[in-house]
Amino acid sequence: MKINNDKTIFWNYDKNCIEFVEQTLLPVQYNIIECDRVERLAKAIKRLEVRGAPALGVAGAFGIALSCLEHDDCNMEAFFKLVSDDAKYLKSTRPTAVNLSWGITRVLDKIKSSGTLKEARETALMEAEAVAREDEAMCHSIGNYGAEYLPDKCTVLTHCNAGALACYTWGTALGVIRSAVKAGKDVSVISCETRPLNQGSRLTAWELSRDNIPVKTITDSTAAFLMKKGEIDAVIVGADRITPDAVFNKIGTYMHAVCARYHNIPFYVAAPYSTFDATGKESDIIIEERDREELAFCGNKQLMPKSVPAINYAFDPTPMELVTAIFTEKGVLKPPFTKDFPIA
Ligand SMILES: CSC[C@@H](O)[C@@H](O)C(=O)COP(=O)(O)O
Repeated sequence: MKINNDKTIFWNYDKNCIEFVEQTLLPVQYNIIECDRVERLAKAIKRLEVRGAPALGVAGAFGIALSCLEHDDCNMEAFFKLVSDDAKYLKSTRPTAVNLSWGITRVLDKIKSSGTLKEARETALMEAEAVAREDEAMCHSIGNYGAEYLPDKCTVLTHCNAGALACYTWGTALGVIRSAVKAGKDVSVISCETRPLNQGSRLTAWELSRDNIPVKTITDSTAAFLMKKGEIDAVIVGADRITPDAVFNKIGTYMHAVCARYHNIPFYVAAPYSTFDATGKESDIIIEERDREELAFCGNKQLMPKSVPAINYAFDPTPMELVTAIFTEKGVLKPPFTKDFPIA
């Protein structure tokens, strides 16, 4: 498998389009997709070809740059209307991950005062690049803060993929692990497979094994037993949205947090300020529900009787009282988290 880039999503200046790693094909195939239409980007986000909160922020930002290129042959008023329609459409593709709408709004706000199409296009692309570069710096900073919290030798359990593939590069939860390893710590990882789309067994295991960081995959339901056996020293996960009362992350995260508390294991969250939603409330947040087919089939193999419906939530909220600390790019937040709640 030839890997020619360590970035998950980036702008191709020769072809004036977005390129991204197609994550549904991993770990079997590593393909980079060229995307020059907003419609294609929306499909990629819905299908999880591009996924993970910070990567969605970058995708949304570049999506507006793409939208600015798509619309010409119109006056500025019509142009802004078309771009903000695209923005609304892109935001609707995944409602829970706040970074997507954050990245889109940031670029949209920046182009508002542009007087010409050319100015709007250049501004949009510059701002989207800034979002991407800042994401890289933030991940390294989160990693450095979080690494301090890991013992010199430890086993960390993680859920889903909060790695380089979920960001521009490096990762949040996996960024902490990478930074700890870089600092000389001996870290092994237990990667929960993360049913139904297996971001843990497909993506986290792939990323870490490429970096020669010891990783083993378990079924999600094995986590509590390993905790009971004393084989997990800490849990670290990423987040899709953090409100003052809950951390929203991949379905199953809540279960790990409850089990970690029962077994006295620290439960850490690693996320940038762009994932915080200071005005949100757990009960008001829309939890994305996905197709029955994701549960009912594994490839072509049918796993459920045709007549049985599925409940397929993509995320769950973990109450703040179960969170030991949150690693951000500006430092480590500890309970009570409502004090100085971050605003992006
Ligand atoms: C740094 S990524 C944090 C989260 O986005 C990640 O843990 C997660 O839940 C991703 O879900 P996904 O549905 O694969 O986009």
